[in-house]
Amino acid sequence: MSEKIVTFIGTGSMNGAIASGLLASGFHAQNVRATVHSAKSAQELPEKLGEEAEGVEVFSSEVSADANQKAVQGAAAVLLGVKPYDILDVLESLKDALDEETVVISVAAGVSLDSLQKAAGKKQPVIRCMPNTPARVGKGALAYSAGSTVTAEQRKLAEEILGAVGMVFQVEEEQMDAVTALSGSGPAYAFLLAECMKKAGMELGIDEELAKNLASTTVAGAGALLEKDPNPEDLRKAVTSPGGTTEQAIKAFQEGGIEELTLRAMTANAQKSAEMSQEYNK
Ligand SMILES: NC(=O)C1=CN([C@@H]2O[C@H](COP(=O)(O)OP(=O)(O)OC[C@H]3O[C@@H](n4cnc5c(N)ncnc54)[C@H](O)[C@@H]3O)[C@@H](O)[C@H]2O)C=CC1
Ligand SMILES: O=C(O)[C@@H]1CCC=N1
Repeated sequence: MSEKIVTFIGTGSMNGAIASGLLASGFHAQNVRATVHSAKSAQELPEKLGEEAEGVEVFSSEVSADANQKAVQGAAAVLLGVKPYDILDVLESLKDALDEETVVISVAAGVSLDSLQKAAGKKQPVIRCMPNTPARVGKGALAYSAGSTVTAEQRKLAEEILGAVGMVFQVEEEQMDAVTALSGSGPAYAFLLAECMKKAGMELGIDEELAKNLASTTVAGAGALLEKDPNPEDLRKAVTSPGGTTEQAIKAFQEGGIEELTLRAMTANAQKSAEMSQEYNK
């Protein structure tokens, strides 16, 4: 895999996280190309991708109208990371520049395999993926569905690229809205919890810097434990001494409706993903 060229089209928050994770995993920068829109973003990108990014070829679509077409030439895999409302136009504009063997991986929420396939041409191998930003540190959760023209070898390549930045799960496409609500957006929920814990700590008299560090270290530490033992209920129980302090907080969370609230939040997310499918798909 390391000799193959991987191109990132639209290297912002999500594709940038995958590119950084891939480079940090040892993938050679010389085999990575990345495009962004503005000249300014292009200038800033290498630093954002981290110290392993030296040698990555960066293109700006503002500077050169055919930047994306140039960047995909000869690539084994192309990861599309522009916004959902742009992705089909961008993909259509790449149609003539892509090799027929090039695996196209979209990370856009709410854009179906069918639409991607139509935009890319009916023979192009196309994959729909829902990653998440912990890919930046090799701890992503990446779910994907493959189009009907993807060969076993192309699927293997896609799994190698995605697997370099986290855990890869193959799913039925009909599960993608729910997957988006769970793992795609999920890091934001954990960060929101850390934000709320920080604010509450300050209300209880802890100064801001210490509250920020305690909240962040606690959520990160809990994540590290979950990585070793993916059973959140058991881990929660191990903190909760009968008659102790945690019990009081958990009771307040449960009485406040945390389960129903989480379901409501994730249902709204999945509905938005389904609405985007109606809105953007051609
Ligand atoms: N941010 C996240 O946590 C996740 C995002 N996604 C998906 O990733 C995609 C991108 O989202 P973000 O990274 O958050 O957005 P972003 O705004 O950070 O990144 C978009 C990038 O595309 C570039 N761009 C725009 N038009 C371009 C063009 N014509 N040619 C080349 N580059 C172009 C921009 O310069 C920017 O770098 C979306 O489709 C979203 O649904 C999926 C999972 C998680
Ligand atoms: O908020 C969004 O639409 C994207 C998709 C999943 C995470 N971020």
